Amino acid sequence: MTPGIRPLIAGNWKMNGTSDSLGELQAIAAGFADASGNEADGLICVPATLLDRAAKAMAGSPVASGGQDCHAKESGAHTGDISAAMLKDCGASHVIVGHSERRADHGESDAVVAAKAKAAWQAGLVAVICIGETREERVSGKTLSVLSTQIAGSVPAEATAANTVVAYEPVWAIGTGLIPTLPDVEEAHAHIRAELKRLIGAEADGVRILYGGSMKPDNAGELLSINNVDGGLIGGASLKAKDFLAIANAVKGK
Ligand SMILES: O=C[C@H](O)COP(=O)(O)O
Repeated sequence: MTPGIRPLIAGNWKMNGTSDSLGELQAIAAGFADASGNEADGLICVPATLLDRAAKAMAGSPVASGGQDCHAKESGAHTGDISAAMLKDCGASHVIVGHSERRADHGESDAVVAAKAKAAWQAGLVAVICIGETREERVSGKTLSVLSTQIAGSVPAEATAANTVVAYEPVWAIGTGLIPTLPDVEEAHAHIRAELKRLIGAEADGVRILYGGSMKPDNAGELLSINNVDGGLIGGASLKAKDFLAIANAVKGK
């Protein structure tokens, strides 16, 4: 973690969850303050179909609701897409942009991700901008240069600590049970902080940099102990309140 930065424990439900899942959200909302010892903020990014009900289910708790993507435009002829203002209207405070699954499945470039981040800000949302290397890039020693390129292209220069969260998610660690070595996580997060400083100056000192990729209750403690790891973006282990709260518990005393 980074001294002076309040951690964010964020869940990404991806394409999971129906009305049957609202009980898990209520349990997360009810248990988060105790689990985290009031030492962290919480966020669950649900499918758009659940957002309105999620926001209501977690209202008044330390756990905010977010979307998983938004269109770069405010409105118009974009069948099936959802604008940042629509997410805001349903109770979102955050939106993930540039998740590797969006980059891979929908061909989203860094420029598209940057445009989506700006659209999020325009609507009054915090943009959670995702970056991370593939396995091939890791193996060939390109991780840091890939991160530099993604930051330069995906993080607009108007980013602030208040309007932006950066999530480092090695693509090869997502949903695989694999994580980088702890020194590799530390190196990546320090590099991201340095690149953000080059881009936005001292403002970068307050930006939350999350780690994502197979974060679980049994590895959250060691990951969250690393300098510049200011929380997590958790996929599979955010679907059950028990697991998500166990991860939130790992921030205590860090
Ligand atoms: O957005 C979340 C990440 O893709 C991590 O997913 P995971 O925790 O299931 O590996």
